[in-house]
Amino acid sequence: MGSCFMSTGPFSCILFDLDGTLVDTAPDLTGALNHVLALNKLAPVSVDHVRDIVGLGARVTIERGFFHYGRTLTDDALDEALEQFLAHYSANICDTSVLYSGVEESVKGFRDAGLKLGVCTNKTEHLSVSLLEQLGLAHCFDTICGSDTVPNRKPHPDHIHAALARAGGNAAASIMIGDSQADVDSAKAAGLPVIAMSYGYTAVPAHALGADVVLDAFSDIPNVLANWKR
Ligand SMILES: O=C(O)COP(=O)(O)O
Ligand SMILES: [Mg+2]
Repeated sequence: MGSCFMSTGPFSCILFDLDGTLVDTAPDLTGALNHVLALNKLAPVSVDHVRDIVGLGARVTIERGFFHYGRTLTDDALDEALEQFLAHYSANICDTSVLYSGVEESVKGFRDAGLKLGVCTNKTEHLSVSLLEQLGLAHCFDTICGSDTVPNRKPHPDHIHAALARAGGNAAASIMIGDSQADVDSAKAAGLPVIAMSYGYTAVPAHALGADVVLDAFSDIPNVLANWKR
């Protein structure tokens, strides 16, 4: 039964990106990437650099991390680096990662209001579930749809369609909230409006992503949804 305390305008389902939108994962991702770089005798990269190269999944992040040093890995070397990365990351996934300010209250409020909620992330499904469980928020989502949950990940619209289907949402009454070009492009291609969070991970300014709305604070989302004009 939905509560009457929160209006969410025309929306009955919200999809959220994970890294850089719900959770500040960049420091733990940086730890895992620097572990792999060190195994390859390369110097660590900064968290700020990692914030620019996250968004298309761990494999692309690693590829970009090596590219920073002018190194291009063969497919086999990249497979091995990905294994090293995932071993380190899965053991340290919630060392410093935290929910962004306002996320817990807002997501629980949406849940209490009876909305369908889904996570649509380019992090793999089991890591996404593990992270959100450790942060105490996994139970709030009807689905946690990772990069390996579907054949075509973001920026492909299939990822959005799959997350909607799994959440029990319908495209005409749904919205995507993310932080990267992949989020904006996949949502638009799937016909969903999209909000970009300006604090997230993107190499270009959030205003240049082409989102319908750009917000600085997660706690602003409920008001923006309640007053949404189509
Ligand atoms: O793992 C990544 O590269 C990005 O994950 P996200 O889709 O949750 O931002
Ligand atoms: Mg993201």
